Amino acid sequence: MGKVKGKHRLDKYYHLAKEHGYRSRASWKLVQLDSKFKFLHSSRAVLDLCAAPGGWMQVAVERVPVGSLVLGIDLVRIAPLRGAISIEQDITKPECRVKVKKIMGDNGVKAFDLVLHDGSPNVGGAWSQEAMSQNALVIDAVKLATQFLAPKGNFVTKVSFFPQAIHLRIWELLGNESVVYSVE
Ligand SMILES: C[S@@+](CC[C@H](N)C(=O)[O-])C[C@H]1O[C@@H](n2cnc3c(N)ncnc32)[C@H](O)[C@@H]1O
Repeated sequence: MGKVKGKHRLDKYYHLAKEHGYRSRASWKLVQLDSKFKFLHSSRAVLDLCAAPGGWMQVAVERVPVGSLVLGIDLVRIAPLRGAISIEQDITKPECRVKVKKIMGDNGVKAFDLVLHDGSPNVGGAWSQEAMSQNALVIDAVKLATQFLAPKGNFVTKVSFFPQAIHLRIWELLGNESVVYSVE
């Protein structure tokens, strides 16, 4: 597992992820969400936005039907993972959409059943700046999801700041069937 900074360093999710051989502590968030909402077992095509080092991709590969497409995208390289494809791209850029379309075509996929997003912009600086950048990235991810999601598909995102406010915007873009759920 990669380096974990600050207060998360030795918490139970760090240890659980390590025990299961997951690449990130964040993997446990997806395990919790999928155990509650059960969206992975029926997803034949999964797009994981901001996916490095690949912990959510590992959970997805374990739980989707055999032969499904799991595609992870990040600004930084994701080490190869059996059963998944990864690309180095900025999810906010049009070139990223072009690449995704190409991979969909190559794999005979018309739309994704599930789009995941766990992005954290590397901005640093003031708390307010971090909150704004994080939420801007969520909106970029939702917009990308609207382009690639199948009808009735699922979109799962991390929202670290002002979840109610961002939820309203997600409702506008994706419809009001979405739910807000908190994990530690
Ligand atoms: C918390 S990590 C994701 C952890 C991942 N879900 C896992 O379980 O391994 C956040 C990621 O967001 C990525 N990121 C931030 N901005 C991005 C962007 N514009 N395009 C693609 N990836 C981005 C970062 O490079 C970082 O790897």
